Amino acid sequence: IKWNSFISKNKKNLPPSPQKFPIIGNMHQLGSNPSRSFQALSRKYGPIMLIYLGRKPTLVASSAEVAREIMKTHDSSFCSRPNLRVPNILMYGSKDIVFSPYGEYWRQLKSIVVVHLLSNSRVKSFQKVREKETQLIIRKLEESCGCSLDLRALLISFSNNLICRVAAGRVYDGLKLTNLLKKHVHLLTVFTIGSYVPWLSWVDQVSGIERRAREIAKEVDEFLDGVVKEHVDKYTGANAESDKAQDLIDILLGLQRDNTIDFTFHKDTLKAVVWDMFVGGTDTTFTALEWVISELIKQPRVMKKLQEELTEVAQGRSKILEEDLEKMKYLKAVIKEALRLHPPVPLLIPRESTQDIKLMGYDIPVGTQAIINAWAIGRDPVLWEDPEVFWPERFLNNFINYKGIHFEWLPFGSGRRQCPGIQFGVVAIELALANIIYKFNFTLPNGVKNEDLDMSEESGLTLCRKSSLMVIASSRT
Ligand code: HEM
Repeated sequence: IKWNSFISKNKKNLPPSPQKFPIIGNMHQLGSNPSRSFQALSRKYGPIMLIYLGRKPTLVASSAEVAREIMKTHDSSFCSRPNLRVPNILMYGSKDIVFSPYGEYWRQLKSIVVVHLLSNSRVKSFQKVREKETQLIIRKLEESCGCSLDLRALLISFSNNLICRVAAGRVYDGLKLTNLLKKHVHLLTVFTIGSYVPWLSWVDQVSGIERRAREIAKEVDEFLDGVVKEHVDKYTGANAESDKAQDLIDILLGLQRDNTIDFTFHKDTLKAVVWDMFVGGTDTTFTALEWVISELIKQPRVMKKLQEELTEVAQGRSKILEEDLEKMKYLKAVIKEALRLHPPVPLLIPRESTQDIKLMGYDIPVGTQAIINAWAIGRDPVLWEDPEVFWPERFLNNFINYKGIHFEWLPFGSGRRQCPGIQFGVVAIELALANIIYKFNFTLPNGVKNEDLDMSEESGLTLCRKSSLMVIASSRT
């Protein structure tokens, strides 16, 4: 009797769970596209579901209500990150912002990024860089007119060059850097059994994942060492530059030198933050642009309506300027609609609870990982009429904004861990998209009709198109 009453007193009320296997838990149910697999599972087990990745309890949120509970009501308990082996190796022992656990160190770093690196006024100060890089893609599209072109490659070089100029003041060997970023991001998403079943971590060593991560981390470190040295040299010696062109590394070094903040930047921290900007600002931006252009190609009605707005605002000028963007309500709606259907980071970045909590009546133990399925929430028929249809008009008459307070639309997350690069990313996407669509019409190679464009997805850290977007551009004028 004593034993039974002990058990019932300590019995936890856990959220519904699918059947799990020993050792691997529910890993076999993730499939090649986890956002879709979780959506399918949530139809059976509900919007709050507990699965096990190895031994790691993982809460999966598939409704706006559950997302609000995790990222608003219980944000302070759910704003750490899980300790994962490969990110640890790749990001200087998680000394960056994305992967560092919640605490004073992360708080200081995040506030430096929000106040000094990615504030509205700082983002505005990079207007010329954005305009220059946008005109570069326009020129390349002009040169390609009439021929088949890999638009993804162009958009990757746009987002790479943009972040290079903003973060480091100049463009570096494009292809080498693109490949390095690609390998780095790929490794961030590779599944390591040791992160979830600690006694199996030898498997990651035998499989060579950890060795590859160390090799890439070394390559990244050498690249960043060179970039930082270039910047340090600018301020020292006989040729010290007095006019300090302010890129993000200059700003960080300035903060370090002038003691303006109550935080000492170890060199690794500085490099980790700069690399966060590269990783955070590249794949997300080009993925969003590629999806939105794909949707426009597929939907001639929306494309025409957007081109009418652009033509009206431009008033015969040869390009769209940043000042024009405020007047473009339809452009903004088109981008929001594309981010609803294709959030570049579909499951956000996993969080971890730092204390036992009661969430929607369920007991959630400390150390539980939380995954928010922003992709499924954006397609929830309870929240969105005809959710699978690309219909930007739905964003013309609602108040959904980028602040992360509308839990039915979460492309940038919400709460303490929300993306600090929203303004940076959105203006770049708006300006590039406005100019591309203002100047060009697109058809598809090999006689494929625009309406038949394949929209299959490929899952990674970002959810991008399965195949590169190949187009034939023709000038509108
Ligand atoms: C379309 C563009 C972008 C999208 C869709 C996006 C999306 C996201 C998402 C979903 C998160 C996780 C939020 C959460 O856990 O609640 C995140 C975090 C983050 N993003 Fe972005 N992002 C974009 C652009 C950028 C840019 C341009 C930068 C920097 C230059 C950036 C830097 C970061 C950083 C540092 C974090 C980690 C924040 C933290 O853990 O406290 N992102 N982003």
